[in-house]
Amino acid sequence: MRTGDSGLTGLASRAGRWLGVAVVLNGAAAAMLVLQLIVLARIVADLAFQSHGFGAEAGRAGWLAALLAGRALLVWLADMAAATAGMKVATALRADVLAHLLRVGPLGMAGLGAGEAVTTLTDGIDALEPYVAHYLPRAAMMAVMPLMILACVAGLDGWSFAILACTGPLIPLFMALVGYRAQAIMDRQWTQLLLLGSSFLDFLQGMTTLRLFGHARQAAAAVACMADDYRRTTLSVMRVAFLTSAALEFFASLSIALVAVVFGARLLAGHADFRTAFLVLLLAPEYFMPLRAFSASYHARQNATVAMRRVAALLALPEAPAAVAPAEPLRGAVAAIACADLSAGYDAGGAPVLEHASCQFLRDELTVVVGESGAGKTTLMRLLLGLLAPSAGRVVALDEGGQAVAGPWRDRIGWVPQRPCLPFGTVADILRLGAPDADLARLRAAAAQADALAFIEALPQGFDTPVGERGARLSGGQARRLALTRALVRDPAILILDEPTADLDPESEKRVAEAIRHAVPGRIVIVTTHRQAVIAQADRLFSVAGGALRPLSISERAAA
Ligand SMILES: Nc1ncnc2c1ncn2[C@@H]1O[C@H](COP(=O)(O)OP(=O)(O)OP(=O)(O)O)[C@@H](O)[C@H]1O
Repeated sequence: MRTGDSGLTGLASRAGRWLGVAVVLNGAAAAMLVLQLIVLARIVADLAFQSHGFGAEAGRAGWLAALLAGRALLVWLADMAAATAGMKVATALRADVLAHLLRVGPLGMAGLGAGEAVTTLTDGIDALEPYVAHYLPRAAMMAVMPLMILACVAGLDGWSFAILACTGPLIPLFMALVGYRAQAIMDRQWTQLLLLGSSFLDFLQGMTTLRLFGHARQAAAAVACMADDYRRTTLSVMRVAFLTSAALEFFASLSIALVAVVFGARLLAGHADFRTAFLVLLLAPEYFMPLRAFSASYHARQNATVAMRRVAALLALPEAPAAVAPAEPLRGAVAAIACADLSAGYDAGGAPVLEHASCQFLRDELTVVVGESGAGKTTLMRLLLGLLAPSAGRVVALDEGGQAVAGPWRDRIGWVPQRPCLPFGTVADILRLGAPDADLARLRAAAAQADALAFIEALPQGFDTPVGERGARLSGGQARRLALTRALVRDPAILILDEPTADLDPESEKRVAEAIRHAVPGRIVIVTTHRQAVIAQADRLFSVAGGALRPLSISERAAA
């Protein structure tokens, strides 16, 4: 997806069929309007100047009513089609961006502000709907209807044609000039909205800390100040919108008045007939009508341009390497994972976090990786998970015979991060995140293995108990055991846990460590930790220090 207007052009082609239907229906409605005005002018002229009675005009009045009803129906259908096009484009784009962000992964999204992705996915994509549903059909009508009316007027009166043909193009020209200025204000408005969204989210998340440090008032004042800036910019946007409308109305009224004055003078001099004059005066306001409608939705295009830039920025985030999954199915069971001469870091050209690391993680073993804070343990886990691409070397899954396993072996990984995210929902919902089809028996078996069954059953509604975001109703140890259960429900061949006992009291730590031990048979289990309770369970130990990965003997265990 490209940025700016090209991105918007892409949107128009996405809207496709429904937008086409809307434009065709609007075109038909415009043709009906012209016919309607011709019939009306004829009726009025005949009643006024041909001394026809109302009865004589009944047939034409019937036509007029039919045209009115037909046009109303066409306009309604066109609006429905345009709204459907807008909805479909927004839904499809939202799904595309979400799918892309899933492929980008948490590491690629780390540089985004807290609320940026959320604001773009909600308000940003919402801003594209009016662009497709209103702006595009009206832009099409702006090309069709004035030309249709101009052709009609050209056949009726040369002077009126000249006036309309000269004044009409002034309006889009003026609007483009005003729009150029409005774009800068809208860019500022969007940046302020992002800042406001992110700051408000940060404020809510850090409320406890801010209160404890006595900074809650200052933080609230800062958010209020940002909200006020946003309000001011919104008012500037509206000012520009009103200015555009006022200019449009001025030019349109001037042009219609000119047509009326020129016709009036010729009528008085007897150089024009009433029916033609009346019809041209009926047609003249309709000539400007699409411009008015277009102007009313012009800000939709500017909103959409700004929003599309944000969407394009999200779509431009590079995908995590594992996201490009091998096409073929997994063949063979994974018996080991080998890291061969692995180097990796975060900044291109910067010092690598890991250099020439080689090791093997074996099935039926609990391998523990230790190292000081910042040494690179999480980085090693990210390489195993495929969230980070190595700058050199590779990670391969091996079968019993030591041959590389083809296919998407990373699908068989169960992952418990340092700070497990437990989204809103019941305990069962959270556990089924990676295995939507898992029945209650499977959930119970996994919970028993992770030593979580007793506390889950003690909750007021057991597996159906709702727990808040990040497990608000759970203790730290319970949340971690729940995260371990969630990983086990998938019955992973490889289980990776990053600091699974951090912040836990000795009793909870012991229980989680034992639960991990129970999960080892039949699996490759890899754990990073600083804690002795887990180190004591290890079959194999590695230490990360100074970018190097080296095995530790069991006698070095106590010092680890
Ligand atoms: N997303 C990132 N972008 C840039 N640098 C990073 C990123 N994540 C980690 N680092 C850097 O890489 C180095 C290793 O970090 P890593 O998280 O792997 O250490 P760790 O051993 O897991 O530490 P801890 O025990 O504190 O979790 C650190 O210097 C850290 O600043």
